[in-house]
Amino acid sequence: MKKHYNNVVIGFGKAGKTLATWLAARGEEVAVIEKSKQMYGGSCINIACIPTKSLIVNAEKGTSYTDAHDIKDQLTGALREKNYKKVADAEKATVVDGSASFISPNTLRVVGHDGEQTIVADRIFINTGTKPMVPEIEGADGSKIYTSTTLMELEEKPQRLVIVGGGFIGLEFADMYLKFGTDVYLLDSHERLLPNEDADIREAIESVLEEKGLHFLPGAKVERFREGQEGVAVDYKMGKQRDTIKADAVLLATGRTTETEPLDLKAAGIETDKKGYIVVDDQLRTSAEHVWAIGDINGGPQFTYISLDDFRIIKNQIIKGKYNSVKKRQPFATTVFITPPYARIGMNETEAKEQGLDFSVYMLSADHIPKAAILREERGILKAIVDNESGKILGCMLYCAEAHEMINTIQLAMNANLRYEILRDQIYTHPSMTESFNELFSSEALNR
Ligand SMILES: Cc1cc2nc3c(=O)[nH]c(=O)nc-3n(C[C@H](O)[C@H](O)[C@H](O)COP(=O)(O)OP(=O)(O)OC[C@H]3O[C@@H](n4cnc5c(N)ncnc54)[C@H](O)[C@@H]3O)c2cc1C
Ligand SMILES: NC(=O)c1ccc[n+]([C@@H]2O[C@H](COP(=O)([O-])OP(=O)(O)OC[C@H]3O[C@@H](n4cnc5c(N)ncnc54)[C@H](O)[C@@H]3O)[C@@H](O)[C@H]2O)c1
Repeated sequence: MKKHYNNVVIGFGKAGKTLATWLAARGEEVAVIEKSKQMYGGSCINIACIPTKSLIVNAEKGTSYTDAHDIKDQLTGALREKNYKKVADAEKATVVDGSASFISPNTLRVVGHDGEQTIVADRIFINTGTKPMVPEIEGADGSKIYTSTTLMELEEKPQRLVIVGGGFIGLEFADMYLKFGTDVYLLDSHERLLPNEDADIREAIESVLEEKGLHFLPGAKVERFREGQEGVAVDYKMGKQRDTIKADAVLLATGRTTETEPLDLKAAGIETDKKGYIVVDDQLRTSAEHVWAIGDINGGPQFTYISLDDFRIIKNQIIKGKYNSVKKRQPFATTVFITPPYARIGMNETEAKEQGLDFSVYMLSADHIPKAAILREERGILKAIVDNESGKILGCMLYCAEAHEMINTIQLAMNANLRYEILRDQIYTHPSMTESFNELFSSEALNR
């Protein structure tokens, strides 16, 4: 028997679950198909943002490795239930357990523990996320080689951890495990940590991490993993030198990739790009009519708040609102949750120079900020790039305590097209990290 819904969301991601509850509240029938009961609510709450930040915070508080993992499991368990109920309890919404694949552009096969069913929908939203990319390195399938998902399930703290990849995940896990007291080695094929950052920012972050005990091996090419009873040996090459690190565990943090084969997209005529991401237009429409791809799977920036913003774009198409295209998306910030956190929005000094812009650089050392002294976190620097003619902020890099909160104020000013003097002259609460904008934007303009 075929079941019909007005809307089907494949995958319980941020965009999809928000869309489903919104559609249901409007009185439209909607089904959310999720292949794993452990993933109700999607990656963010189960295996990504929330559990990692919980572990980071608890590691910082000095909570033991085991207790921190218990706290993380309780938190994700509660959120999973809450997320499930939010959809399942909505009158017009249904959660369908099973893995979905296309039979035609508007027909899906769903295979679950209870058997197979066919679902027909007027609109389909694919929100299936990504999975860890496992590089083709000999021994990468070994039992001591982990991804961000599986490492968070490891019950015993590794004494020595090798991390391959120094991007968002590599850096956050490196900092987290250093806090737990693990000896951490970070290997990246790039010659530099954070290659897209200005040298002063990069060096500041690198030196704090090295002070904490991180062994950073830039330009290291991992050649093989060899597992034995004692642990795992990581053979790598740096320049012409070959060497080996022995560790208890290895984390692969070399990026994310797609898993679209099970969806059988060809059956619906849905195109993918060379990397497997679903090709969408600026309205997130796929090559099949009435099928959209939202969240990480459409090849856009991989952040929960971007997945949420994909929901806004779909919602506006449905209500015929203005914010209906990714072309209308304004600049947004990112944060690497290390300690202190590193938050950034817009262009940095290197990029402004490359573009030949007439700009000034404003800089402040975090140890000038009274709140930083109170927090006993005086490491870091703040840096803003301002257009000399318009006074608009072109970009901002905050490497200091509370940077992940402060950057949202900068983002608001940038997106509201405010001149930098507005931030310079605001009355801020005291003592706060944000009040440092009085000083940052008054710092002598450096025309470089
Ligand atoms: C370790 C880690 C930390 C991160 N930290 C942050 C952070 O701090 N801040 C931030 O903004 N972003 C962070 N991210 C990125 C963020 O998690 C993702 O961008 C976000 O979760 C994207 O979600 P989504 O909407 O694309 O779908 P997801 O939340 O990934 O959901 C996809 C769902 O689809 C299901 N599914 C897949 N295929 C099928 C199928 N065929 N049938 C049925 N169901 C299917 C999956 O089981 C899954 O539940 C982090 C990522 C990782 C890996
Ligand atoms: N705080 C956050 O917002 C947050 C946190 C975690 C993840 N994320 C999202 O998840 C995405 C994935 O994170 P990620 O850290 O896996 O990817 P990434 O793209 O940020 O970093 C991957 C790193 O691995 C390195 N690398 C790739 N192949 C390698 C190899 N064979 N040997 C050595 N190094 C190698 C790359 O040079 C790069 O530095 C991020 O891009 C981000 O969008 C966000």
